[in-house]
Amino acid sequence: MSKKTKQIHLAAHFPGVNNTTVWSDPAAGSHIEFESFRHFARTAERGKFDFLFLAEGLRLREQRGQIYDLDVVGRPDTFSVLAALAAVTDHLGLTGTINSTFNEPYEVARQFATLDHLSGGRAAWNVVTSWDAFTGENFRRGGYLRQEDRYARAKAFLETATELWDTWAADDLVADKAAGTFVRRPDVGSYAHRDEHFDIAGQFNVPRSPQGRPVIFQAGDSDEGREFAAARADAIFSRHSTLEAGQAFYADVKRRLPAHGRTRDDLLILPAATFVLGDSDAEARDLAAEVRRQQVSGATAINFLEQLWNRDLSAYDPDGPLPDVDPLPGENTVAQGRASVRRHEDVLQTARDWRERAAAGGLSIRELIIEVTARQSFVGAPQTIAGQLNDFVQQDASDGFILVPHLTPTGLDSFVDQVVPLLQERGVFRTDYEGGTLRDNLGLRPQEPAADRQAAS
Ligand SMILES: Cc1cc2nc3c(=O)[nH]c(=O)nc-3n(C[C@H](O)[C@H](O)[C@H](O)COP(=O)(O)O)c2cc1C
Repeated sequence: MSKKTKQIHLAAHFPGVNNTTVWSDPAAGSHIEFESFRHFARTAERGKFDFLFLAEGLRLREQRGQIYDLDVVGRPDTFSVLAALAAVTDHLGLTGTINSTFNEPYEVARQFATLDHLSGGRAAWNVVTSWDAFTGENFRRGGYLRQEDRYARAKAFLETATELWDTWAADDLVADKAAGTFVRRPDVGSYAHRDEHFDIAGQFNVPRSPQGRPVIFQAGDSDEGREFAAARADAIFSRHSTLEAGQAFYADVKRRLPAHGRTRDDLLILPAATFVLGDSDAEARDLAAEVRRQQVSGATAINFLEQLWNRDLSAYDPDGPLPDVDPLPGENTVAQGRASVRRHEDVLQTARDWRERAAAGGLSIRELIIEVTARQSFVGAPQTIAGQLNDFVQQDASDGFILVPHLTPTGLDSFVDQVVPLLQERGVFRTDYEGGTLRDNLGLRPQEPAADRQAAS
């Protein structure tokens, strides 16, 4: 039986989280002004994208104790931006990265239920689990969560928030003018939740929203992160954007679903991906090389090296050879506030690999970092990129992509103008929004209140 052709899901990641974003380009705009967010969101909606994605960092990143300002520094609050974008878009999903460590379930449940009401059912939550004391210093409980507890808390957090959302049934709000009753039952919203992380009780005060609860994303990469997603997320935001790595991740995560009573279609795999478009493949390759040089300045190259070497390398020439000293293993003390962690890495082996690569290619520090931190997923003429994107999805390396342009806010324009029509012609991408909510547009099953809570309501 021939395999069914999959539809591609596309999202637009507002740039600004790391050096993928070239903020110093003359064509780059503001990362603060609402007009940038509005232009970017409306371009994504014009392109019939599934959703817009906002990453979030709760503390400014530092390198050797100084604010790291080679990347974009600072950004408005996620919920405030998404709520404002709800007013200037009609179909685009609105996905916010909100931390399950440095927040409380009652607040986050209210904020997402509110966003879902304001947007008519387009809210989504990317659940992230940072734990570090560095970020924790911005909150009253600085650094209280151990790394190994990050998912236990995230699980309890999401379960508690889900309980809160489910305390209202869709028909609880009656507003019966003749009878003078506003709600169907006096105990609407009542809940009591106690576990090792949360001990709260009361009445949740936001009526059930159009989706019932936001679409849930997860962006973890560890075994625990994948299990968390397989058990309870609707989509996983991955960093595996090459064909082989994407297929391995896809197979691994989809394989985990049946154990949680879920089918392959219950969880979408959406890797972050970048693109560089040109009139020809050769022109795109030249443009891509220039973008990489803009993304990796000499200072950026030294900073990347310090994150692995765990040493101050500011005395080294980025156009010179790698340091002759070895990295310092152990907890990263140079770079603070980065979501990517080093625990997966044998830093001494990585340094050996990098030395071999630099020697073989005669690469300077900057040239090596440009190579080893390459994030350019798709480079070519529009036809080439459309073909590559489609191949990835049809060969089960992903169910679509969260695209991260390198320019704000106009970086998505050329993709929407030149690549989207080609995907539509191939019949693998929508020509118009088909559903009323984000969950519908993602092809996900509707969410009903948990059976036990439904019986109680
Ligand atoms: C593609 C991707 C995007 C992420 N974006 C963020 C983010 O915006 N903010 C954040 O605090 N963590 C972010 N993270 C970090 C993860 O959510 C998580 O905290 C970290 O990967 C640890 O999870 P793990 O141990 O399961 O890999 C991201 C991770 C991935 C893979």
